[in-house]
Amino acid sequence: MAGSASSPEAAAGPGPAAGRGARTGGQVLSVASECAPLVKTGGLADVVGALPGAMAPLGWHLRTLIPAYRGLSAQMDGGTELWSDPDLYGGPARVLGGKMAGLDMLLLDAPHLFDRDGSLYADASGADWTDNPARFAALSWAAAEIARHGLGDGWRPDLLHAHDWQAGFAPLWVRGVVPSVISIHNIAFQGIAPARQVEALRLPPQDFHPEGYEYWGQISALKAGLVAADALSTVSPSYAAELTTPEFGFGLEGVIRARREALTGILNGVDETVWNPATDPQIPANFTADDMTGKQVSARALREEFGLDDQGGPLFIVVSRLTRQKGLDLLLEALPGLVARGGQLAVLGSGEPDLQEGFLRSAARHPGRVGVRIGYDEALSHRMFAGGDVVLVPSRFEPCGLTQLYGLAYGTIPLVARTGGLADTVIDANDAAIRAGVATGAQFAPVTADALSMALRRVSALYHQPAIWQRMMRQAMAHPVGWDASARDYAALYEKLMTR
Ligand SMILES: Nc1ncnc2c1ncn2[C@@H]1O[C@H](COP(=O)(O)OP(=O)(O)O[C@H]2O[C@H](CO)[C@@H](O)[C@H](O)[C@H]2O)[C@@H](O)[C@H]1O
Repeated sequence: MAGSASSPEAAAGPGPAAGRGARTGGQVLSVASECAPLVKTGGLADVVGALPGAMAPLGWHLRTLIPAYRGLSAQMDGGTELWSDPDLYGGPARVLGGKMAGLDMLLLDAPHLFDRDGSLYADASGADWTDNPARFAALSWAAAEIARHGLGDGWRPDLLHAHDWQAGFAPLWVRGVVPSVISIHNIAFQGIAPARQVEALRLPPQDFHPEGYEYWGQISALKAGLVAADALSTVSPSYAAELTTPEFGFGLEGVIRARREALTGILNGVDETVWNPATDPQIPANFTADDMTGKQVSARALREEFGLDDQGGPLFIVVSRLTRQKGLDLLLEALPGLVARGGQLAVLGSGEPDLQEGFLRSAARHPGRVGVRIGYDEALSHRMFAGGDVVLVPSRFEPCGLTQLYGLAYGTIPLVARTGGLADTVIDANDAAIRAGVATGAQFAPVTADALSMALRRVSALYHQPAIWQRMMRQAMAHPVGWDASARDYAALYEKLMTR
């Protein structure tokens, strides 16, 4: 197999895997539509951006292929052209390789597909680009070509790691070339295209059937990946199990059930060089579990920034896309009770117009109690995690979730729906957990406004018992949220794929 240039001294790590005499480490082509800190609309970007750094110490070298959206290639210092195609879905394209933000990036420069105003997936009016299937088929096609023929610098991946529907066709096109894994970050988006595009998307017509990439008479990019990849992964063990059910599978539960032997759930980690209250340069004052003075300073600053009075109740925060997935309509219902008990709420997010308006209306109705910022603001999100008492994540489904992990790291107690990765990362403060001294947050179920209201009341009561609350904060901050364990799990998965 080509290209195993990654540092052998970093390989393996201790443990039985090394004893098998198997090779450890290799070259991976990671393919996605976003990658933090370069382009991000959500948690997918965080994970794609963090994986290379997490996997490098285990001997896996990842190169990350994303589209060169408008302005992106200009940010690459001295990029080298490593691949080109005179006609990639209707225009010339090339792949530029170079370092960006410390990452080994490959940018798919195809101006006819990606050099546009608007967002990654939609035009300025918010409507999805009508050629999204072709745009991301092109991304997957370029990935497959790289796997097949290598890049101009002689590099060829040993395996391909596709993320979400935008990379869904890649596993189909690399079958028999290199092993592949597809990770599901959000199954609600599936990359559906009309059947008449089979040829235009360069799909093998013989695979247009229910056991292939056909989905109720249409083309599904995600299904293509789920059917063709050698392994499937998603971002928590609980969500992996949930995906096999109609409630969570979004119509693909049968496909996933059929492949459950190939599916694993591996929790996301957070980048602890960015999310660490002891060193975070973006917060008013640093703090540690042993000296929380900086958290109090940050809380005062946050109340001031959002115009909130200190009512003696906890300061709740939300940092989220404002969508139904995130259950924020339930929070709007439960809000009057929260405020009546002396709580305050600071919200940062953007998304569905009715939710945006709902939060703006409640801010107007509860001055000094509810503050809202509509928009996307990474620096403000850090200040919120530093200053908040409780982070709310009432999601209807949540593959993993990252904000509850930031909350743990910053001693901002997560109150979460008992679903997916939220259930796997937060230890509910029930009596047993409090007595055992292991509670790190609160969970609620079922995911309804009533259950959320009860959980809000329970958390407020705990907040007013300082001995318990402080202990929970310490436990939260001691909870490991980094990548170590998950990187080992991905390494084991990659290893298994290589030795198939
Ligand atoms: N207005 C705003 N300003 C600043 N920052 C904002 C913001 N709105 C959101 N963010 C940030 O965006 C990220 C969101 O990540 P999540 O994992 O919570 O959800 P998302 O649904 O996008 O990801 C999907 O993919 C990820 C990755 O696998 C899974 O964890 C998750 O469950 C799944 O739904 C976080 O880093 C958050 O801080």
